[in-house]
Amino acid sequence: MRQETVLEATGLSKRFTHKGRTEPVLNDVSFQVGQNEIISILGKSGCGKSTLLHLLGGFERPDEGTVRINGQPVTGPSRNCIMLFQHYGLLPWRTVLGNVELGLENERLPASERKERAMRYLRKVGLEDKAGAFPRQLSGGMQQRVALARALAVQPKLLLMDEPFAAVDTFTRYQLQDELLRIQREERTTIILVTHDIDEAVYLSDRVLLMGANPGTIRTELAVPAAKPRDRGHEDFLHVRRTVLERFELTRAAPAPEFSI
Ligand SMILES: Nc1ncnc2c1ncn2[C@@H]1O[C@H](COP(=O)(O)OP(=O)(O)OP(=O)(O)O)[C@@H](O)[C@H]1O
Repeated sequence: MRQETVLEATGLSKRFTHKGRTEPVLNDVSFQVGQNEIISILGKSGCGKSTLLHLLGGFERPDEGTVRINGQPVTGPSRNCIMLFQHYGLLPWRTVLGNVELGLENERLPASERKERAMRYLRKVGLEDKAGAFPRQLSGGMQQRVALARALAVQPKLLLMDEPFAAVDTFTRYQLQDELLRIQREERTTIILVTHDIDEAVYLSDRVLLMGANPGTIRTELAVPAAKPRDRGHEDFLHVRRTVLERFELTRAAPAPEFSI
């Protein structure tokens, strides 16, 4: 059965002018994302991944092309689409609970309901007992969990993640990736994730979009058929990982790279 389309990006192009020079950053980027999918956008530093994410979220306007979420054109940021950044973005003067409630303050919810919903999402990320703590009292991994709870509490149609686990150590990153997959299964959230970590892209995603640079385009799209929950050591996972490395011409036998990460 075909999934309902949540996001449709069509012919997106973006140029930036810096010191009088105009550079094309993205050229003719088109793709679709279905309900409940996790898509990774993988490419080298500077290829335009974050710019693409900003266009999808309505934080920047494309020079050409359109973005639609559930069929509606995106003309600016909205609650349909929440962005989670690498550097958590928590307010240091608010408690953990206060930070999660922040995203709900524009909704006409009674205070008790707002608190109940915020606590429900803190429970999902395993931080119910830290509700009264301040961000500085938490580890980086915990702060990113709070940011995830805050994003999910809004119950967006689409969650955009810009290298969300890049600032934490490898062990914490693996744990957060597993938590994200568990919560995504429970919530059926549609996720688009930008990363330059090949393992992260393959581990988390249903499809990986491989970007080339100058200007940024989508070169290839790979489905990840490995079963979920995934096993980092399983042959299926290693096979897709190897395919990605080959597409980026990063394997030993490969000739000089046409594009690399
Ligand atoms: N607001 C802006 N004004 C001018 N140039 C910009 C702006 N935002 C991004 N750029 C340029 O666009 C290009 C793509 O940047 P972008 O941050 O999208 O790449 P990226 O693939 O996300 O990189 P990284 O992985 O290092 O975060 C870069 O050359 C960057 O300097």
